Amino acid sequence: MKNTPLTLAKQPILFVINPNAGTDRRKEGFKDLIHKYLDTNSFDPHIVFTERAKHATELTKTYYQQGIREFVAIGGDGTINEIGKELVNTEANLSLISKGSGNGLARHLNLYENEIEGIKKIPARKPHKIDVGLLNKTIFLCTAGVGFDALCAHRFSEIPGGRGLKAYVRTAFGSYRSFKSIKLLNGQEVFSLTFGNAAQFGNNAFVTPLAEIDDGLLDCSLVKPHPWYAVAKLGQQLFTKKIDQSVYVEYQRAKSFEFDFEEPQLIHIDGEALQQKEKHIEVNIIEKALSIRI
Ligand SMILES: Nc1ncnc2c1ncn2[C@@H]1O[C@H](COP(=O)(O)OP(=O)(O)OP(=O)(O)O)[C@@H](O)[C@H]1O
Repeated sequence: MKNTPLTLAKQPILFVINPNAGTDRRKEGFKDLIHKYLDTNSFDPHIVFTERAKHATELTKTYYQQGIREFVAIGGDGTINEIGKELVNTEANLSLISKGSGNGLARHLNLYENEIEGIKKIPARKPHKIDVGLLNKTIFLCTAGVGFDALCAHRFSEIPGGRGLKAYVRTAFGSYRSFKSIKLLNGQEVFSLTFGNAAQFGNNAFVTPLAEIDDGLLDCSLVKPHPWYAVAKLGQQLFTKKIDQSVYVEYQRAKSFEFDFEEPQLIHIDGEALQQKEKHIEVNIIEKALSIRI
């Protein structure tokens, strides 16, 4: 009997590219890179560009309904969030190619690398389930928070065409001068309150340095109001994974947190600002909920 060669169907894979992420706006070139460096014997690539905020979520939903189970985010934490939240508790896998300003999740997972390497390595990387966080029921994958960080996220989003590390640094310095601490209902003043599923905001700023992404816990870093002369040391501790040791920081690890503020707060979810209507902040975890190729 004659052996017929076995032909395995190629797996469809969707690349979602955010042209607005990071500083490199010339992302049209990704089409050529994907066709050149992806293992097209195994994968059949489909490539889409986002046209506006939240579009990545719509695209992910549509293509998931059409049967796609492999997704690639090309952008930063905001883009990954928009795609990832649609894939929570599904059988789909997400791969990351870093093209954002901070790239916190990719850095945490050691996936922060050159885009060609990222495309080539997709088939070799194994799906791994990570936890996801919820702040007032909104999903975050990396960090979410209230106070100074949320103000920075808000101001950052308003800079016309200006993303990237330099824009972050300028925004943080500019916001520090005008920022007034926020108040909990019990009277405690807070400079910033960050919940970390991952250890960093991005750019190796380790705001929740003890966070592990698959341990069933979220980390909470509460920075208290501090004198101006403490800023340099806090900054140094932020970038050397020691902020939990600061005298101005209360650090906790748990499955859930609740805080009541005097006023409804501006929050950030993976670096994107969002105004809350409630004064209550509730943070929860969904364990091992999203499959990322690592
Ligand atoms: N075509 C588009 N035009 C304008 N904004 C877009 C477009 N597509 C997506 N967006 C928005 O761009 C924002 C920024 O994306 P993203 O967070 O990925 O990049 P970044 O902020 O530069 O990186 P990081 O979050 O890692 O610092 C997201 O809020 C997303 O909703």
